[in-house]
Amino acid sequence: MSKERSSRNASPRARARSSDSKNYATKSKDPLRNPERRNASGNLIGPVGQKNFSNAKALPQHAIHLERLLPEMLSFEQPADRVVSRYFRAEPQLGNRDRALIAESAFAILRRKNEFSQLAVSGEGSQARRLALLGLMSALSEGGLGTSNRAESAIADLAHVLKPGEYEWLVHVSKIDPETLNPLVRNNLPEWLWDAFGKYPGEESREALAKSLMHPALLDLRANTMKTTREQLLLEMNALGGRYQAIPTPYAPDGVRIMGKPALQNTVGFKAGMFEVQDEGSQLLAYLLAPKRGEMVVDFCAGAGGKTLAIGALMRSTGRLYALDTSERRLANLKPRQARSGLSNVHPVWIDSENDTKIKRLAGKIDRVLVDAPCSGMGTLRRNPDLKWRQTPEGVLELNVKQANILASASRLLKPGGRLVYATCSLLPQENQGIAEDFLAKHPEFEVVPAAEVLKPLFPNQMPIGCSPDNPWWQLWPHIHGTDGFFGAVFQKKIVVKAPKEEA
Ligand SMILES: C[S@@+](CC[C@H](N)C(=O)[O-])C[C@H]1O[C@@H](n2cnc3c(N)ncnc32)[C@H](O)[C@@H]1O
Repeated sequence: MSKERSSRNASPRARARSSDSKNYATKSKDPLRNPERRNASGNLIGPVGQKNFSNAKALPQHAIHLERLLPEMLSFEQPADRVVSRYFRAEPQLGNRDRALIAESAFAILRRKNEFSQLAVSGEGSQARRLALLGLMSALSEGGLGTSNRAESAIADLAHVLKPGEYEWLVHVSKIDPETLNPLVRNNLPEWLWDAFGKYPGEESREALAKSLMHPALLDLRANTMKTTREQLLLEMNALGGRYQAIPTPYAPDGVRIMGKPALQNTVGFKAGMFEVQDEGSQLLAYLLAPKRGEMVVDFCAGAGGKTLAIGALMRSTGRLYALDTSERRLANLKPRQARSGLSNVHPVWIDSENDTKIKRLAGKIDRVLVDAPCSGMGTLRRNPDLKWRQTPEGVLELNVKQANILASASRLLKPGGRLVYATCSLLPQENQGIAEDFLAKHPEFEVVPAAEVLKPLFPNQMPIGCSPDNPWWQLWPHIHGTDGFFGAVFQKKIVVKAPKEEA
């Protein structure tokens, strides 16, 4: 991806830290500042988890914080999660619940920017105020504006913070049928992306895809099988309390889906490395690589190691797993995760580019290479909605050059018979099958392996999820599979048997 992303699975809220507090009573004159809400020692404690807002009480301050946050966030000069984190660092008095509601409202505004901008043409007060109220209403009703009575109950929750006329305005806009809006507005996509989705997956399904991208992603965990089992993790997560429910993910064998959004980073299980937060699609990608015990494996674009740790667990901490990346910051984020995971086979290596000499030393020695390539991230818009407003067709073209170069370099690592997996979290064919087909055309020493063949052991009685009899690729869709959008292509280096020399 073009933007710096520490992990596809990290929530913006998960980076913020603060003391927790139930009340927002303040002695300060500034309604936004109340230093007494820090804990007794003055430290900021505990990460912020995603919250279930069904019992949340919006406060006047939430809208004021949003109004302050929006101009920088909507300038799109920086990734939204960075803007939000920086804002929270400057407002240390904010508690966990406040941060969660503000962040979720801000992200709701990004997810539905076209629609909210149009609705905010009516109403009183500044545009930022109107957007802030729409964001709060959306977060409190968990995404459901326009039709559901959840919007009504969200407005009721907001009523006590509204100024004269705002209540009536919110009731009015909540009753507007989205179907009466222009498709670009109701689907909240920039024109270039709406057109791209019209070509692929096609006009019939692009609206369903766009709608799925307007809701927050579900919270999935991967049980770290080095330390626990999915069944055990399910028991522990279900013991968290009645507001949350844990169920097995439908496709990934080690996945646990949490209904409701508890703060998890302070739990004993998380600290002990029992699980990682990881989208189900991301978990499945490790199975597409299908590493075996004792093998030499390279995760070429390892980042903060989301896939690396899943791959390491499949290898049962045997063999060698090199985690390469050009970003020192991301590799540094892998270190504590690796320590928690209990894996001893992971070797993080910083590289200056895909042509680093360190890579040349591994040439021809590796059994499996994953290239989780930098991409536009259009499959992750549920988590990173700012990307749809920050990415451009020109940016995608630049990424294509990078993707092809990285894949070509990574392919040199493989021994004959070795497997190379090219993957992205994009939904755009030019970053996916386009790159894969181009690679095959230029590298006759590789042949494609159908994804369905690789994933068959996981899905013995059906066509594996994301596979098709019509092509060899792997493609997950948010509107079909409920995961982030992913693409995967599997290549195998041919084994060339040299003909014996004929005797003269
Ligand atoms: C999609 S992210 C990887 C996410 C990671 N695999 C995970 O599961 O969290 C792409 C990564 O490619 C890295 N990258 C960019 N250019 C690279 C290059 N030339 N060689 C290797 N890695 C590169 C980026 O720093 C980024 O971490």
